[in-house]
Amino acid sequence: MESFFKLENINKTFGTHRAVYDVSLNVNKGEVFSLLGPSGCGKTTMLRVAAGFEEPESGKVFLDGKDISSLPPNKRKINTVFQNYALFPHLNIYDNIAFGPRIAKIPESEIEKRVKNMLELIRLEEHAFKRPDQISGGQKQRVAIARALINRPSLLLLDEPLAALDLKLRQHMLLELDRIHDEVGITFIYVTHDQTEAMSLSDRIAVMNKGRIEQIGTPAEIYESPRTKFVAEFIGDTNFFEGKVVERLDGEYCKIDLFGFGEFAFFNESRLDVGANVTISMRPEKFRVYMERPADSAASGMNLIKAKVVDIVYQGAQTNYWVIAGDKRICVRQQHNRCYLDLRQPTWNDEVWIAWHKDDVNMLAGVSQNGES
Ligand SMILES: Nc1ncnc2c1ncn2[C@@H]1O[C@H](COP(=O)(O)OP(=O)(O)OP(=O)(O)O)[C@@H](O)[C@H]1O
Repeated sequence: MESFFKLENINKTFGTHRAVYDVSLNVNKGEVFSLLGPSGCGKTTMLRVAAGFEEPESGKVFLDGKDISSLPPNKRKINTVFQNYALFPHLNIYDNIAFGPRIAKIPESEIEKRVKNMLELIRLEEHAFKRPDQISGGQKQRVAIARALINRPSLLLLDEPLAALDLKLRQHMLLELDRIHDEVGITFIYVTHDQTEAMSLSDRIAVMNKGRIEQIGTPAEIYESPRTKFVAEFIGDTNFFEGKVVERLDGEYCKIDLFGFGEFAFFNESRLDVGANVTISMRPEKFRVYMERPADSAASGMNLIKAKVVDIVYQGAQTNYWVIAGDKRICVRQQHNRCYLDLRQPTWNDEVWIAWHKDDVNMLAGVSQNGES
């Protein structure tokens, strides 16, 4: 499928600082595509290149099959929603939303229809004649979105649109954004440093680090199969283990000497060769804590190691147990629900067994035979 929006080999330097290194990406029509990464990784620069506010040293921008690299922002059919809303304080909500079409000299009767549609879409019909300082942060952000959408862009860029809102409002606005996207069906590129936002909203995510894209995938692919240590750590929590493949087993399994713990069977889709060094990423919730050694663990595909509880952090819906196994500190997460009635809750200094299923691991790519990434 030909992609709807495409960045091709974009490079951008500010002074001596290289902000974006040869980045290419393809966004499909109608998709919510997120650029996710820590502060300073180049997300906003990419968005500004897409919108035409920033000129890259090299690289091209395509929209709907056309090379738009040399078009100014107002000729690109792309609109941007910023974190700080950028509403006109002296205009009421109606006039804020009507601003773009009025500049474009669209007849007032048509503008009225479009503004009404927008007010309905953002569910602020009753607030049309209030000024921005008379509505809440979440409502202001909805106005900013309506103000961008009324211009009927082919692509909407959203730069940390929820960053100024508190947690509850952010959660609510995520649902609103999802609904608005479903209703208007246009393509969104969403910039955020917040993994939860990106995971909840996106069809696909590009994880950025230091001006480069480390991985592009669906939220589940990024979470379950991170390809690098950076991605594994940036998206959620994880534990890393080092080891070496000592035997190829039947199917897609191999036996790995997990340094400090002994040999275990692991799922190994990429069929690494014997002798290959590996880094394994294991999410805390993939483990389960047992007070007694569980019977038949091997038969049910479980691997077990003995550990001692050294720290317990209660977080409401779940508890994080920090355990020491060998000389390694491992985070193990247990959800709270009554299905685990058989289990006595571990406490400090308890000797426990931690178990994981041999399929519940992720081997990180980019680790060579001699262990160098
Ligand atoms: N106009 C500029 N002049 C000089 N350096 C800049 C300029 N714009 C961005 N940079 C630098 O380029 C790098 C990437 O910045 P960018 O704003 O794209 O990152 P970001 O991932 O969006 O970060 P944040 O989430 O903090 O906005 C940063 O190191 C930043 O300091």
